[in-house]
Amino acid sequence: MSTQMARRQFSAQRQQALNRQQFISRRPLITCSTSAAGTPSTASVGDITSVYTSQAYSHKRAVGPVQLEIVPGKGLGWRASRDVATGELLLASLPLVVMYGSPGEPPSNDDLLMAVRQSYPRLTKLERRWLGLLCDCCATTAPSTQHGTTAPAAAAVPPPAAAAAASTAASAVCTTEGLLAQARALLAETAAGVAERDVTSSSAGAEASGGSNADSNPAAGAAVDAPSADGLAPLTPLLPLLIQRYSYCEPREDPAVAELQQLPPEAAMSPAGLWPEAALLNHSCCPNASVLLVGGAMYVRAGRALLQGEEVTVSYLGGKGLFQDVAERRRQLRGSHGFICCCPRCIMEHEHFPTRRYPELLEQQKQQQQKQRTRNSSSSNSSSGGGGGDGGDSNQGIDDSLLASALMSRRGAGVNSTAAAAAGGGGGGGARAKGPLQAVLDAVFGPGRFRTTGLAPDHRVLATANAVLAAEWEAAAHSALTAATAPRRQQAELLDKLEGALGAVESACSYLDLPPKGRLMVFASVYGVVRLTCDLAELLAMTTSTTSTATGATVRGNGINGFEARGLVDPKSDAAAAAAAAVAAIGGGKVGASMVSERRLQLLQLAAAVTESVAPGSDAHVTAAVKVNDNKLVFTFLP
Ligand SMILES: C[S@@+](CC[C@H](N)C(=O)[O-])C[C@H]1O[C@@H](n2cnc3c(N)ncnc32)[C@H](O)[C@@H]1O
Repeated sequence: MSTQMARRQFSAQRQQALNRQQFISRRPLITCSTSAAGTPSTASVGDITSVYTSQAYSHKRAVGPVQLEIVPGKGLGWRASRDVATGELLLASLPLVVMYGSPGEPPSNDDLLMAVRQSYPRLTKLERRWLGLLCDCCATTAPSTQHGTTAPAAAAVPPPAAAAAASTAASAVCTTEGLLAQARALLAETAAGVAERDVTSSSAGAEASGGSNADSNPAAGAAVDAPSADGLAPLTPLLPLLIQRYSYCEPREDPAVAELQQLPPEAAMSPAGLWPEAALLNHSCCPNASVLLVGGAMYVRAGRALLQGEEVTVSYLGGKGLFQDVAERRRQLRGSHGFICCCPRCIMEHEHFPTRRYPELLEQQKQQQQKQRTRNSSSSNSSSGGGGGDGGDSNQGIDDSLLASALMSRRGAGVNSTAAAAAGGGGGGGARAKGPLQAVLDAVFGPGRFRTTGLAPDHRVLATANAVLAAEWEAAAHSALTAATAPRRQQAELLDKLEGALGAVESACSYLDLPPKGRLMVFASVYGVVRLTCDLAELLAMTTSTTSTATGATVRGNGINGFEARGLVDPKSDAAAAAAAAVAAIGGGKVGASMVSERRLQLLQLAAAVTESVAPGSDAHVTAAVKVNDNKLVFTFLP
């Protein structure tokens, strides 16, 4: 890239930073409420400027109100050691290695691998032990040896390519308890200031003094302790996995923060690196903490209020990753990090929307079922009564017994027995296993009244909504927004369709009896629909004058109008009161306009609540919060 281009790029970035700085200093961060004992109370976090420029960013390691523990199914992880308020600093981590790419293009894993090799001689003893520990973690918790896995998903992951090498390379037999002890020892030493800088002046050989890495903890970094001409050599086979698993990169550091911190411009250029303490944070698709890189240091803050003992989680998915459905999120995480996510949101969606399961899992389940069937049929000689037919689970390998068990547990145990009774009544096909969903329908509505082919329509809702959004609506929105003729009509039509899709999602949630938080997470999975609806409603509200009664009525009569009634938004909350006030102010008494405005505010509120539930601390979250705040709405955290 030419110097001139680079300079132009930088000045554009700088301008953006300045704009954002202005933006930042004017705006409140997030006005949030906690719901202690069910009573919402509003607690302002402060403004963004003070958060970003806070004294806390002094580029020193720090461990806040969190402690490292074993998290079942995930290895190590951080938990809150006391109740934590939104915005509190949880971790400040300095990198073992950090490097910068060009804007939007962080260095690759290979680049990082090279950087680790090159900078190893300059690491302190403590830093080398961290590296050794992370290697041991890789070897110990590589999928093939992963222990304590509560989530079926994690166990089903085939090992990433590097893992095989990793497990053979790890001669040290570590347990998760052992790793925890090592990590805690390292943290304690850091805190006690034991870690004085010990830059090895000469290269590798100097540290062959085996004890160097083992002084205070004989178990720590076993591989690093091995006498070797190059202390790194024993770790080498594990490094690719280590990088895949523990490195963090960003398309670019926040230029506004860099500016505020008076950092050199490179500080805002797509960093990638290894931050040891933060590397032990686990992922969630509804994270509760957010990561901020400032001048190479990583700061982790609580994105919402945390309860003591709650696991601190961040999102490994960049950009809009959190606003995709479970299949897509899992596919991405599997590709980038080699694991199948088993966070509460994935489990919830996995349970309730079986078509969105990770395809490999479906395949596995299918095989298991197949085996089970073969076993059954060979043991109960020829009682099957004829192959397949319309029995529940023949479609696309969907295991609807999982769905059924969810439904059964939700609809009460009684259903089970009624269903069993109903199963016999449908006409003489023998003891053919009826799809459990069919059994539920029979039990609820009477035998044979409604037939399923084993696939509930709600299974399809997320998939359809996202597919249609991607394929048609984005384009339709573009054309509606740029149309030379009758743009309003096109917009209104599109809005109708979007409302219909949101209505379908909402009824699927109602059908599945999802609790409010579950609903918000499902809406997050079709956030594109929510956002587009919101934008269009907003646009229509802006362009709607006194004559828009018809549009207002359409909007009002459709879809999800009435989220409050369904429990998504607390009708008694400050938000509802503020919404009413804002509606009165904006609507100006004109029925149509007021309806559109009301709808627009409802949608805004929904968008904010959705981002609140899955992405606190993200850009989307701040934007939604700011918009909602602009409309004098205070949105509340759900319990
Ligand atoms: C950056 S490490 C986090 C620390 C890790 N728990 C450890 O003990 O080393 C990422 C690894 O943690 C596990 N992990 C993190 N989040 C997870 C999640 N939501 N579901 C399943 N496994 C997860 C996976 O094994 C993943 O490769």
